[in-house]
Formats: sequence, C-alpha cells, structure tokens
Amino acid sequence: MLVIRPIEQRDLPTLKQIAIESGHGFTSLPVNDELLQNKIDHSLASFASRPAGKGECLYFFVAEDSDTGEVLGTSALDAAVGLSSPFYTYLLGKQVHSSPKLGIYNVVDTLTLTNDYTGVSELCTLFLRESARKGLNGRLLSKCRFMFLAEFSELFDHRILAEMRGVSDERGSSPFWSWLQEHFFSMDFPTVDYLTGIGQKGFIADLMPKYPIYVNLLSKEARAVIGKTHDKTRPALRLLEEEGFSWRGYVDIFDAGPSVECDLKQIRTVRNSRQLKVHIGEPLDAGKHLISNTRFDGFRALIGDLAVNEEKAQAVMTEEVARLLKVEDGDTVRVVEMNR
Ligand SMILES: CC(C)(COP(=O)(O)OP(=O)(O)OC[C@H]1O[C@@H](n2cnc3c(N)ncnc32)[C@H](O)[C@@H]1OP(=O)(O)O)[C@@H](O)C(=O)NCCC(=O)NCCSC(=O)CCC(=O)O
Repeated sequence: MLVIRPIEQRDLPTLKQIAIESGHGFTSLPVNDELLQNKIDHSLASFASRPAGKGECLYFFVAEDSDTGEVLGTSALDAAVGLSSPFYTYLLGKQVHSSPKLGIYNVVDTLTLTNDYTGVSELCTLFLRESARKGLNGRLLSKCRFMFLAEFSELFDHRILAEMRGVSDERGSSPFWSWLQEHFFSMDFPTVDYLTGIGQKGFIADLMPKYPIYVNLLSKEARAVIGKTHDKTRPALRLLEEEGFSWRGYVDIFDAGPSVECDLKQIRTVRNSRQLKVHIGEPLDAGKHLISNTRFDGFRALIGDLAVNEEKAQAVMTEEVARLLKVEDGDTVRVVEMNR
C-alpha cells in the first residue's frame, strides 16, 4: 500500500533520482544536491517547530510503498510564497482601444507583471514515478495535501494556488520563453528554469519587460501556449479541477502555464472530509476512503478500505490500515469517501 509521510533525511538519494526523472520545466525539483538538501532541511524545520500561524514553511511529503519501503512520489505545500523574495506572475487582462467617431472598437489582450500571489499558499512538487502511475496513487499524492490543509488550516492562507507546468518540448524549449529570450533575456529556458528553482530570481526583476505586453505582438507560437498546460501535467490539473480549482487569468512568467486557485474552505476534500474515531475490526461493506491521521509531524495518509459506523461516529478499519496510519482504537482520523 502507498503511504504518505513527511520527507526525512534518508530520502535524499531518492529525491535526487526523482529530480532527474521529473525533467525540464519542473522548476521546484532542480538537479542540484544543495537545493534538494535545503528543501529537506526546510521541511524538517517546519514540521519540527509547529508555528502558531502562517509562516514561510514548507511541508514536503513523500509516498512510500509499505511493502518495499521504496519512495515512489513527492508532493508539497508551501505555506506562503513571496514573503522574502518576490513571487512574480503575469495576469492576462484586456485593454479596449475604441474610437466611436471612427467606428473602431478593438479589444486586445495584455500580460501584466504582478506580485498578486504574495502571501498565498502553494501546492507544488507533485510527481509520481512512471512505474507507479496506476490505480489511485496519483489521486492520493495530490489529495493528501487537502487532508493536511483541512486539519491545520490555521497554518495556511485562505487562498491556495498551484502553478501548472506550461508547454515545453523534450529538449526543454518553451515557445513563450523563446519570445522573451529573443527580446529581453539571453538565456535558454532550462537555464532560467534552473536559476528560478535554486532561488536566484533577482535577474527576473532586472531583465523582465516592465510594461504590460500586448499579446498580439507576441509570436504566434508564444500566443498559442498562454494558459496551456504541459501534456504530462494534465492529470495533475484534472485532479485539482475536480477539487474546485480554476484558472483566473494568472500565468507563469517563463512558460505561460496557468496558475489555478481555490479558496481553502471551498476545496472539495476540505469540505467533505470529517473526523471519526478509529475502531479496529472487520470493516463490513467497506468502501475506498482517503484516510489521514490528525498528527502534525507524524502525518500519515493513505487510500484504503473503511466502513463508517454513523451511530458511533466510528471509522472501522483493519489492523493493517491502522498500523500504517499509526493510529490505535479511539484515536481520531480524518476520512473522505473516494468517488471512484
Ligand atoms: C500528476 C500525477 C502525479 C498524476 O498521477 P497519474 O498520472 O497516475 O494520475 P491519474 O489518476 O492517471 O489521472 C488523474 C486524472 O487525470 C486524467 N487524465 C489523464 N491524462 C489526461 C490528459 N492528458 N488530459 C486530461 N486529463 C487526463 C485521468 O483520466 C484522471 O481523471 P479521472 O479519474 O477523472 O479519469 C502524474 O501524472 C505525474 O507525476 N505527472 C508528471 C509530473 C507533473 O507534471 N506534475 C505536476 C507538476 S505541476 C505541480 O506540481 C503543481 C500542482 C500540484 O502540486 O498539484
């Protein structure tokens, strides 16, 4: 069974391997030992000192196969972006150029550089190794974070965002970036993506076009990918859309991939999950549920069989499920039925 837990120091070698497998455009996992170690340190520190409220914390989770101990995926929650270094995003807007006298009315799209997501919480680093992309594994990896958000909502912003990877080819070349590169930067997309991933964002402010960009002046290729998601990231987007996330016009400044967002309280799993008491026994008429314990640093989540005893507000589960969740009879768990 696949079990979600916070990342630990021993996961570094696998994290390096996953960073390589995740490929170009996967900004949050650059192939850089120091940065990956920093991520582990940041997450360990965040889980070790439970803050009173929202801070610059990173909650990094891995999915472990309980039979083999192998780590098969990653997913993370950044409690607040842009607080110590700016978080840039383009907003796709409109300008109307109209002359009633001449009978001309033109609506043109514009891209405006903003820091509108400053302080917002971010879902990031969702990656499942190819061999594990089956069954409900991808769902577990994405949705376990909503169980954590529901349980510890005071540690997050009321807005939750996710930047979806935009369009780039096998060699890491992005049509949107190519246009920016030609006119404003002299760096290829893998380099800029890597520099962003390791936190060297200063050059963005220095080199980025400072005025809004008229979209109709971009190349045809660049225009075509604004707000479009990378093929391999469509399942990740689908999982978020199912939860109520939507695109409100914000796009990534490098590859123009869409940023989707949802109010924390409106996220489907946050709304529909509830706390029940553990009862270890035979779960008769069991159905598949997403289940998490309610511990902070010892957080565990999995998708398993569970029967709900409504009268007693109990979650009836097998000993194995209870053991993997690190819970005992009478403990509290958070549960939500899987609709597939
Ligand atoms: C994202 C995951 C973890 C998802 O795992 P799986 O592929 O096993 O998921 P799945 O259950 O097969 O698919 C999930 C849903 O997407 C649908 N689906 C599959 N392919 C699709 C496509 N091409 N277009 C539209 N929908 C598609 C499936 O039918 C299913 O919906 P139905 O059940 O309704 O049929 C994986 O694909 C992955 O590791 N991708 C590569 C890395 C990546 O791009 N990660 C996101 C980066 S962006 C990021 O990290 C921020 C976002 C975030 O953190 O959440």
